[in-house]
Amino acid sequence: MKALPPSVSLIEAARDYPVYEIRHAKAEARIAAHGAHVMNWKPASATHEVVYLSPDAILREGKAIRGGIPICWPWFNAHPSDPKLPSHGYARDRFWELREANEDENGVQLVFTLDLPALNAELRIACGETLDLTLTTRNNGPETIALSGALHSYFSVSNIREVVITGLAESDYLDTVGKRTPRHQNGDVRISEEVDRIYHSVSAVTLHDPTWKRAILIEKSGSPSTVIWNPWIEKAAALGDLPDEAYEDFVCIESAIANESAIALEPGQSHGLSTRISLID
Ligand SMILES: O=P(O)(O)OC[C@H]1O[C@@H](O)[C@H](O)[C@@H](O)[C@@H]1O
Repeated sequence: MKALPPSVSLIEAARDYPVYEIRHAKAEARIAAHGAHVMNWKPASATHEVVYLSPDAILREGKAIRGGIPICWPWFNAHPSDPKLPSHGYARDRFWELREANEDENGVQLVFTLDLPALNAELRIACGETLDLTLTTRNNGPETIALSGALHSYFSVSNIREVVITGLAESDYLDTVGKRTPRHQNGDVRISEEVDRIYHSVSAVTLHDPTWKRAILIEKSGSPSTVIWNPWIEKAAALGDLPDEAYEDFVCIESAIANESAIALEPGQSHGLSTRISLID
């Protein structure tokens, strides 16, 4: 790869842990090579962080970063048939390769890749006033592969009890807290308990935060499922890389392909999973 553009510098956020730091007129961001993981992104117009990063996140090979935008690939959550395989796939626990880095007046564009024996992932990140992520999976093997995964975005909020998520009203969802139960969403989503839901929805959603006087629009494509997750009190306390009270500070809104909606990717075929995150008035 040719030299990094002027707005991008390579830092060691921890020992042997390279992170690309972006300081551009349109946005600031940090992206770890480990997981091709967006750790922070703050467009110039934002007064608060948009993406939430746990202050206790662990930066170490083989350990997923808590917060930011983990890439769950090539499956979502528990592997459908082998519980010994890592939750959310291999992508967030490995170093990806940076293939391209460019900038223009709108921001910075980075391309990362990761190869498995029969599958290739390419993540394109365009970071400016909006943040665009496109994950393209190509099946290079001889077998059809059931592809699931997610762009598992953590969003910073003033307080979880204050926010409203619009765009999912009247959708059906699978409630995965306790016994997995199909349910229907009446009205908009508000969070006052542990939430772990797979919405069957291709729609954009908006995260309204009246205290911070802002709304975040989350658009997507190639994604039949939207996952909403907040661990709430007990599960947050059980997570070693998240402060106990931090469940109040974020909500995950994930552009996903849940295992139940896995895509049958035939040999030679590709699939694109994208999200666009922007602040709206
Ligand atoms: O702790 P992890 O592996 O990062 O997963 C966090 C959460 O990720 C969400 O996407 C899942 O729906 C939850 O079930 C899971 O607990």
